[in-house]
Amino acid sequence: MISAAAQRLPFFRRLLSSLLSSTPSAIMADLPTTYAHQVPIAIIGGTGLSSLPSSSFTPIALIPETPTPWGLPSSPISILSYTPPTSAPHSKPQVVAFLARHGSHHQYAPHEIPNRANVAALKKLGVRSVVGFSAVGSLREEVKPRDFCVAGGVVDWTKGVRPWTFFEAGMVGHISMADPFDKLLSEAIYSAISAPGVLEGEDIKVHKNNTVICIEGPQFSTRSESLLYRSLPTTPPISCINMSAVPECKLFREAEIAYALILMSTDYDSWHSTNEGVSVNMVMGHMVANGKNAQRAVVAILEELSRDEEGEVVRAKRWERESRGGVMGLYKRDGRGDEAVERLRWLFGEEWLREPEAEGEGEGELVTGEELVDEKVKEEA
Ligand SMILES: CSC[C@H]1O[C@H](OP(=O)(O)O)[C@H](O)[C@@H]1O
Ligand SMILES: Nc1ncnc2[nH]cnc12
Repeated sequence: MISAAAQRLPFFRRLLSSLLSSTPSAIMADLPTTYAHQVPIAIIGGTGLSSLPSSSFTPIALIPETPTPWGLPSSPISILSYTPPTSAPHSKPQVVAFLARHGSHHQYAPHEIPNRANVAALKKLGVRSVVGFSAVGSLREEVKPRDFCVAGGVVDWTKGVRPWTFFEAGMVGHISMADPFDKLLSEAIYSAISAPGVLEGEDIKVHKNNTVICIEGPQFSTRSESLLYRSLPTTPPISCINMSAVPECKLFREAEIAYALILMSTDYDSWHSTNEGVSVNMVMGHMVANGKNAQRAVVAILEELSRDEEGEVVRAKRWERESRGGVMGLYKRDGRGDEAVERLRWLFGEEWLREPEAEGEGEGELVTGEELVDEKVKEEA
């Protein structure tokens, strides 16, 4: 006797694989594999958002998984052009990069995602602002399945098994992480997706400044854990749960790129008195609806960002060279790991590693710790 749940499985498998695979390779096969210009905006698609709609986006290049010092990114990066409809005369055409977080075939579990390679590959394309999408459980009654939230804070509940920093191995850095989501970008996104008519569906709400807790996964939380997370005294209280916000948000901050995260609610996790505990089957219907709304959200966001005449929001000058100040002894030779220096040079470029003031002439060579000490002693003498 086969249970009803087992009979439904092939259907769910088919639905899942069609939802999780990116744009068919036949469509992409003839595209150029390089793109000569900088691409300031990128979208990271998660569960439910595996591609951008061909009705609004035209693929112009498909960059294969390019090696970075941290390995290969999760998926090829699609470069697409967005042409606004004639009904939006103020909007300008834009080019955007798209990366599938879990891979083109959803082959990477949350703890296997090559986050550092993803961030590095996007930075190399000139990306300055990233909007991530993530399927989340809701830990609050008022965040209903299919509601969208713009993340405002994060609690890192991962278990330390994911590589989570660019600053290590002789290039130690401690980067401020109080507010890992970029405020300007998050505000622009909220204003875009909360406008009437952008998201479809009865009684859909867009929330903002939500705190998300990121667990290790890939299992969902136990009921006891779900109740514990709800009771943690953060401000605002934790309202969403996922498995991918960390280290993605932290690495973008380290890489000096503005990052915002849209949380798409699919379930009430395992705390809610009316459910038997979250499962993939339970989230499926909501995921399909959320995926369609995510595509509408991307269009609305690009239209909103095209109003950014000065480029203040998108170009994110505010983060440029922010991480340098957090690196301990950036200019010392002693104790530096050569490989680590090379990796950071790949990520940030030559200029980033120079210290213009110390040389006075702007030559910007790396100096030894001893030289710095000598200078200090001379000054004080
Ligand atoms: C299939 S539900 C669990 C899965 O969905 C979320 O993925 P993403 O953040 O990439 O949309 C969540 O973080 C888990 O990885
Ligand atoms: N309940 C949940 N826990 C963690 N990640 C999720 N993604 C979607 N629902 C989730």
